[in-house]
Amino acid sequence: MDATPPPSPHRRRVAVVLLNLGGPDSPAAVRPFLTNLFRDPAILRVPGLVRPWLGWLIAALRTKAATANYAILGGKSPLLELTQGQAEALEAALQPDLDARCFIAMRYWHPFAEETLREVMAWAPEEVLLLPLYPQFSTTTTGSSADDWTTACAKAGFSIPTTTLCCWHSDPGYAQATARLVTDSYAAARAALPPETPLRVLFSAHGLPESIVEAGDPYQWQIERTVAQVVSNLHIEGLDHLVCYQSRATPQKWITPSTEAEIERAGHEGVALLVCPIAFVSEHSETLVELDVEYREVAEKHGVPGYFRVPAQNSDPAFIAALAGLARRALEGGRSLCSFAGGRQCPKVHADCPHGRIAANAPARAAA
Ligand SMILES: C=CC1=C(C)c2cc3[nH]c(cc4nc(cc5[nH]c(cc1n2)c(C)c5CCC(=O)O)C(CCC(=O)O)=C4C)c(C)c3C=C
Ligand SMILES: [Fe+2]
Ligand SMILES: [Fe+2]
Repeated sequence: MDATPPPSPHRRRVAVVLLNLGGPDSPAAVRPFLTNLFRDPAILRVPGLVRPWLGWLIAALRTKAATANYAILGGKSPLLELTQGQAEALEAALQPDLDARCFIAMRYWHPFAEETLREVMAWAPEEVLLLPLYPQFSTTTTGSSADDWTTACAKAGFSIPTTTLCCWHSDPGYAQATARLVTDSYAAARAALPPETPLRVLFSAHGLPESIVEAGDPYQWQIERTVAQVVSNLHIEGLDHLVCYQSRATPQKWITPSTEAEIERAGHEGVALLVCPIAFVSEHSETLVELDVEYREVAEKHGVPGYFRVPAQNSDPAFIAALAGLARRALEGGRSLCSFAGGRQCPKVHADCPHGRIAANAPARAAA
């Protein structure tokens, strides 16, 4: 009889590259971080000759206020540490069936794509999965980070089968994990308020200049899909809720309503607020300072009868399980895909959004 054991199933050696924005790691890093951000053509859409100067100027003008914000957080952004926590938890969740290692590539501060790429190359994976930590696709975030990664690969002459998960705004696991966090905070807020005080949930997303949405960015549409999916998982009858946008950073017209205007309105109406950050999956300056400090002050000033906040997902186990499911399905699909409705392509026509472009840029998967 042949005593040879059956060959063990091959565990794919996958480098999962988590894409995120990054944040300054010291007070001295605030200005160069902002300069990198405002010099990104995806963010500052002005002619190439003007951009370096204008980007430098906007960053210089913003440095003082931004440094004061990061000072509240101990002089730095917590984003890298929190993303490292997510990377460790996701790596553990993927281990049983994949030889996966999670890497982090930040767009505007260390570790930059080219630094991460060196680590990825040294680990010698069979394939790469680009997993943005932005549930909704925007050319300013996922698009910019994916382009940055592609450029770093081209510069290094690194070509490997690569899967890009472009967006996961309606992923059921993500919606359920988020709804759980909202449910807990809603119950705590309700318990803290007199029974007659009405409570409204503000789903607060990072804003965008209106011109970027008009140019075809699917971000706002996807934010609305996410909120609909989360709300349907809450099972709170007659829930008073709406979507609003925070963090306006340029003088252009940004999408509305603004979170600040909605807080003011709630004050006039005598409605308490539970604010849920909806475009971020970890805490950072715009949740810990803008929502928790600045907007709380706005709420107090306008007499909002109660102001509460839903925590970001960070390494919440249900959220990490959702990310692991997304990663597995993306790898099974074997090419760029949207998570909408379980892997079908985003119903937003691809002529209107750049997902097709990312798919075209991704190196072809080697034949199995
Ligand atoms: C034109 C400016 C900006 C656009 C467009 C923009 C889009 C955008 N950003 C996020 C998520 C994050 N933004 C963060 C910081 C940040 N963003 C901008 C400007 C634009 N963002 C600035 C100037 C800054 C720096 C902070 C400040 O000066 O206010 C961060 C990280 C912050 C940290 O603490 O680490 C995140 C995350 C999304 C989702 C988005 C568009 C969809
Ligand atoms: Fe931003
Ligand atoms: Fe998509």
